[in-house]
Amino acid sequence: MSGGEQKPERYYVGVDVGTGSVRAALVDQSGVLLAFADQPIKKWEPQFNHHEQSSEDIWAACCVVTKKVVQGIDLNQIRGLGFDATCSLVVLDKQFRPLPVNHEEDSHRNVIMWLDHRAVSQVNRINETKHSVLQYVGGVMSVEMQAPKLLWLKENLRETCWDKAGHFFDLPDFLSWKATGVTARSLCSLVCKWTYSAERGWDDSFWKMIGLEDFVADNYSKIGNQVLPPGASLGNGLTPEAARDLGLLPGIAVAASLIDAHAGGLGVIGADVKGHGLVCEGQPVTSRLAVICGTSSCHMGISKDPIFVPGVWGPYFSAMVPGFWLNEGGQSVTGKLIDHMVEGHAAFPELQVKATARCQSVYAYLNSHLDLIKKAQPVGFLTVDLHVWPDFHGNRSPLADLTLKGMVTGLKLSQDLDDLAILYLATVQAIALGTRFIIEAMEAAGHSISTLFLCGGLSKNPLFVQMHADITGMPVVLSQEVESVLVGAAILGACASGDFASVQEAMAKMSKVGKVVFPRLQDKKYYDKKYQVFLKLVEHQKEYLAIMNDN
Ligand SMILES: Nc1ncnc2c1ncn2[C@@H]1O[C@H](COP(=O)(O)OP(=O)(O)O)[C@@H](O)[C@H]1O
Ligand SMILES: O=C(CO)[C@H](O)[C@H](O)COP(=O)(O)O
Repeated sequence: MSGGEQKPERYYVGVDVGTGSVRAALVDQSGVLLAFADQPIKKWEPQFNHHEQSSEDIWAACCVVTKKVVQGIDLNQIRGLGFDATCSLVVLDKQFRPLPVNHEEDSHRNVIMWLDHRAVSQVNRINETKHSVLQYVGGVMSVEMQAPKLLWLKENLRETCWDKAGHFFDLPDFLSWKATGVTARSLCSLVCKWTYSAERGWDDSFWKMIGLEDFVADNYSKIGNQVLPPGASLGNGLTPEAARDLGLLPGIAVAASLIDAHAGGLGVIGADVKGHGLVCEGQPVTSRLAVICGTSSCHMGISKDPIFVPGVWGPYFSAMVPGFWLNEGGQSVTGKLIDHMVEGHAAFPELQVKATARCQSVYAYLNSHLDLIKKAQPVGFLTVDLHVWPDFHGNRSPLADLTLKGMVTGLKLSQDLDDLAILYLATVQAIALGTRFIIEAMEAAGHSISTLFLCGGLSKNPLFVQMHADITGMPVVLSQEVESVLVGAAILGACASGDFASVQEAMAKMSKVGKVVFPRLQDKKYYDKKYQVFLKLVEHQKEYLAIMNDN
């Protein structure tokens, strides 16, 4: 720097809308988080399998957290803003006002959440078409994608919602529209959840075949006919109105968004791994699997050429890392399942009291309780006769079967804290066994994976991380910044600002390896047996169903 002049630091704001809360971070050019804030968001479950949110409530939470993280900062130093969010469906009318997605006609609830399973009949009919677009979602469309939900709205809320609708947004695209007034969609959302192809665009025949020819007739204006790669700069940047809402300066660059899991992938997958003793150091980036573990877990693997993995979403071109194909495996409830098992147990009130007395989270308390009750053997061996099949909300991958249910075998009459701790352990193990099942399906189809990169709320749980290492037999890399999804969102803002020439360059500079957890290979035999039982559980579940359905 000439004359000892210091170039002012450049900052980016990342905003991550998860299922349960909105988070924001102020991030510098090397990917360090300087400020973090979070805020819960509202959720409604008006009936079983219907999950709704409010886009106004979500935007208000984005404003609260963004204002918090930029407090005390010279706003001129903030160069770019990036959003990521869950892949929920936002419905607005022609004047961009919220429309109800429910029979109660509550227009405040205008978001059908990603985990909503109301459109089962619609998705079954879509899958019966065997249309060629289905090849790009693992062969079977998920009820969690947008086409079945749109069809549900047309068939169930024709007058109150469908006929009045002007705009259907994936939540990440709603946020970038709200910030800039630009209705262009991100390639990520459209490719991953709406059947758009990066190479061929929309397929008219698909929409006509499933009964949503309306979109073809108006040239896809309601679902997006301008598509931009994630990280591309939108319009003239932040509008004056949005700048006021967010506490930022108008005109700063705003990026085309990403779905949350994909932002997590960007935040971790490109890190320089030199010096950590990892086998992936000498391997291409395609040997890395990013696993984003929050309410759900998403398994993001990339490849140079398209790989078709039955039951695993994709291959999607350029939907996460530009120029690479993406396969996305997933478990629809993981964090939510652990919470469900723990909070539903008779010993939960006692756990809460004891954890609070020690100023610990219930999970930290359970982890230390497991250490206390283990005998001479490792903690993981406490589940020798307790096994869980984790599909309490259907199986996303690799079976792509939404009818599957959860299973627990090995229950006893006791309901004390020991019993709760072991059930919690068995649930965590079941989720890790599910990851192994997904990895095996991806490898059988052509992926070659050697290292896991974990992020999301569950990666803060050391037991969850160690179980993923032990059960998959692979090292698990955690990022220096525990909030790696926010680093991914900030990478988008950094790209939109023009400070980096490419997403790859920003990834390499902004994502950093923190801790590495290696598998305890001496325990492999035990986990191989647990995996054998795990596979039997689903086999047996199918047999039970066949028996019960046999007339
Ligand atoms: N410190 C922690 N220890 C254990 N589990 C945690 C911790 N923090 C968050 N979690 C779990 O992570 C899950 C939520 O992850 P998060 O990434 O915040 O979800 P989302 O992005 O879906 O809102 C919850 O199930 C929660 O219990
Ligand atoms: O489908 C997904 C990504 O493609 C995610 O499961 C969904 O976006 C929810 O994410 P999270 O569990 O982090 O809230």
